[in-house]
Amino acid sequence: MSSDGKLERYVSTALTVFGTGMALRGMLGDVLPYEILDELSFAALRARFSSRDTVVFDETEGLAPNHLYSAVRAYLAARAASATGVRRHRACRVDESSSDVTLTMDHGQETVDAHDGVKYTWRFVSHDPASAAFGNNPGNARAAAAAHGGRQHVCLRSFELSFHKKHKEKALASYIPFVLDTAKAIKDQQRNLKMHMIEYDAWTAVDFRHPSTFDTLAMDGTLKKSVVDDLERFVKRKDYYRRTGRAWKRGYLLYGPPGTGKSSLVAAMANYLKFDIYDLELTEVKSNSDLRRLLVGMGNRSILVVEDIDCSLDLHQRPADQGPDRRAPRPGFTGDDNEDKVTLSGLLNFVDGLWSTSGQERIIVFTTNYKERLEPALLRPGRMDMHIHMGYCTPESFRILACNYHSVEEGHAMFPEIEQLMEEVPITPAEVAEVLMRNDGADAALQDLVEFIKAKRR
Ligand SMILES: Nc1ncnc2c1ncn2[C@@H]1O[C@H](COP(=O)(O)OP(=O)(O)OP(=O)(O)O)[C@@H](O)[C@H]1O
Ligand SMILES: [Mg+2]
Repeated sequence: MSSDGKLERYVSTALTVFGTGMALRGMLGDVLPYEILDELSFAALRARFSSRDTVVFDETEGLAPNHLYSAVRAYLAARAASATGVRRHRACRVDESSSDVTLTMDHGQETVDAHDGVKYTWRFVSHDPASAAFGNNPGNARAAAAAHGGRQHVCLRSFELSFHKKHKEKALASYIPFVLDTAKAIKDQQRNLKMHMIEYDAWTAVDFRHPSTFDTLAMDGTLKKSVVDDLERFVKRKDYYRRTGRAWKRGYLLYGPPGTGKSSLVAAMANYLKFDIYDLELTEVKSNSDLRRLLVGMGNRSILVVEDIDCSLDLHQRPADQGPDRRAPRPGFTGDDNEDKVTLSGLLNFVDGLWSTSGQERIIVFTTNYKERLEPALLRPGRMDMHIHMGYCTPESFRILACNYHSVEEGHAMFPEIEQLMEEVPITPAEVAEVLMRNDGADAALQDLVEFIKAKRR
């Protein structure tokens, strides 16, 4: 076929599209302003002859916000600092309570991203239907707002992603999912974690800034890895939980002597997953209906923690003359199977019922110093998914602490002596941490630790 023939075909197709466009324009001219029609016909023509495909992410879907749009915005904002081509930025805040300003593109700006050998162009478009309808005169825009019953007109914003049409499959199957995953990771990273506590029968939130992470946590390496793997598996299994009709929840029972890192592990879990913590102080909950209200009021992606459950079960049997105790349960919170009283197993059933309908990922953690004191129902297989023992310091966990507090990474001449002493005298990570912290240099700290353990042995 001659190139003239090709050209003729293009021209005739162009005329058909153009002709259809004109006819449409005639029909729609009564309803839509001509400025918008011009833009539409031009976009249609451009799309018809371009070798590029475009995917549009509008800010809203009907009246609801479009989450894909905010994900793209977060993704592009994160790479704004390094992105080339964008000269004009918009400043915005990721979250109302944060003072961090992030940059995103301004109207009409473009930036090019590369992924898996393909170049993608992002363009930010904002379109004000009111000012387009009445020209670009602000007075006319005000008139437009007045014409809409005085309502402030709404700006339509979108991100347009364009790429060569031969890469459409890669864009849809690989690049866009990559952008969404990255955006999720960024948002999780930027989120300020909250710790919710019960105050006047309702949750009150404070910022949660516990420094504990799985790196700083002194515990058996294999156990640590199995906890991290379990958490990873849990968060990835949304479909599995949905398919099997189970509440998307995971339960952990942490047990061990005081000062062995149970609360630190909860904090490490929250920091790792970027989940909020809800500290359920059972003694603050008066009734089943209060408990239901509190559980329903929890946000998703959160950890419900019930600390010192042995106390909740045990101390209610204290004689009254021992006086009030922070940990003593109020009347009604006992280990008995009384129908209007809440047991821990009852709490778990309750949680199953309430959470199975929400379909959101939640974790429940019980901590105790005395596993053997717990009601057997709670220890039955399947009640709590994982029982995690936090124990006294071992050579392995001691080395982690020495590294945390004094950056002793390669070992130290005093390690063998200390590790030998630890075999003889049980010492908690909290005690080791305390001694290491009160000294400035590594040598002094380790010497102090030797003295401390020897004194304890005596
Ligand atoms: N395994 C550990 N790894 C790192 N630091 C630890 C560990 N255990 C204890 N610590 C240090 O000791 C402090 C107290 O530990 P934590 O509150 O986590 O212990 P716990 O087991 O929850 O104790 P309790 O049973 O009294 O609630 C922590 O803030 C931390 O500094
Ligand atoms: Mg604790």
